[in-house]
Amino acid sequence: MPCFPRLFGKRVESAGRIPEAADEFAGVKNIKLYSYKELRSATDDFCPTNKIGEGGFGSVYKGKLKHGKIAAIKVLSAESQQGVREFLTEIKVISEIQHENLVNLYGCCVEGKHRILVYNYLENNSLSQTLLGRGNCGIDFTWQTRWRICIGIARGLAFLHEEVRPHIVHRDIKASNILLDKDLSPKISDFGLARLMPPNATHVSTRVAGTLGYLAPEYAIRGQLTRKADIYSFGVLLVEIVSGRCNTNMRLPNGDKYLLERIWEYFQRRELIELVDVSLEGKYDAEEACRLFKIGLLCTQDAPKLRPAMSTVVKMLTGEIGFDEKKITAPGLISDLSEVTIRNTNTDARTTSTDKDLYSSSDSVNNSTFSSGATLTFTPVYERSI
Ligand SMILES: Nc1ncnc2c1ncn2[C@@H]1O[C@H](COP(=O)(O)OP(=O)(O)OP(=O)(O)O)[C@@H](O)[C@H]1O
Repeated sequence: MPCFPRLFGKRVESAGRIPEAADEFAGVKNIKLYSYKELRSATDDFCPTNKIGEGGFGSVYKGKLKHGKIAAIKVLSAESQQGVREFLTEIKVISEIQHENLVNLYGCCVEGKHRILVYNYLENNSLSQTLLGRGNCGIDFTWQTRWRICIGIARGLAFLHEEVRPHIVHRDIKASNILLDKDLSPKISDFGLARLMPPNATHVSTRVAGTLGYLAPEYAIRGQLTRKADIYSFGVLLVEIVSGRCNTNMRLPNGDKYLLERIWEYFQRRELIELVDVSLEGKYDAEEACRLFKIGLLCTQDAPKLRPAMSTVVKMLTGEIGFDEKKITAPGLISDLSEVTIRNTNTDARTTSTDKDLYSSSDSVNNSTFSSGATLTFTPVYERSI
């Protein structure tokens, strides 16, 4: 199944035959079906004032269901061919599992051309729009809150990776896919790109999907998917949460643009403390903050086998087990490549751009600031051309 990377929030998708949604839906069990009429009435006929977000998939509305339950109602946009696949993947993956750190899918609507997902409504938006967003979101992300968010995400991922059978690789762990409930407890969302790992498989070869900046190099370059790719993305997210900034910020001077590079540099100089979010005004446990940065580095090491399993990460975060920081090796960085090649499927023209160009395509402090309308149509053929 072709799935494609998002370049700093821009979704990349292929042209190609789309399977009949109805055929694939036949195998799905345990899912509540909502009528289009009910969802229309829940959202006041999808009134723009009820719109709470827009993603690559389509628009998201806040709605009140029949019995008064508040829901987030995600409407697949008619043009999104890739969305049909993601819609089915999301249902297949998440309807079978429940965990306090995963978003809860109430049900869906498949009626005529309508494809809609219905989730529990999460009051405090995503990490990208709050902690990493521009301006004041009104939430006080204290050190304790950040620490709890990190542990919650780690537990959710450990559950997907190690408790669910077959294991699930999320493939798109990033700040905009971490939603916060009213108590700021994190919920991993957006399972549209998730993959079930066949038992005993060492890796699955797949076309690349995800968001550059969070993509593990071995996966971005060779398409070799294992749980370690999620662990890499988690590591990036972890350092973003502690430093309060996005992994890439092209507005900063050279040398400051890429967070992971900075963390590695400051780690070697034993000055990690300098990178803790200044908005905490010094109100944090310095030893703990540096430990979290180091765990972020452990998770993003270039060699996948050196990255710890998520259940180990949970224990490291809580301080239940220690680690030898002398053994931490350099992070894998896609910016190590001097060039990355992308092939445009529609024209089959080949565009070669430097990684700098790719990063620049963001020109944004926040990955999530891209409008989802900015859909690109590239096949993710990343080739080392050095
Ligand atoms: N369950 C939910 N509760 C509250 N708000 C939600 C919920 N799900 C999504 N949203 C809001 O809708 C926005 C869009 O979500 P969506 O998952 O469609 O896209 P995204 O993850 O931001 O982007 P992309 O699809 O490109 O990854 C989110 O950023 C969030 O603000």
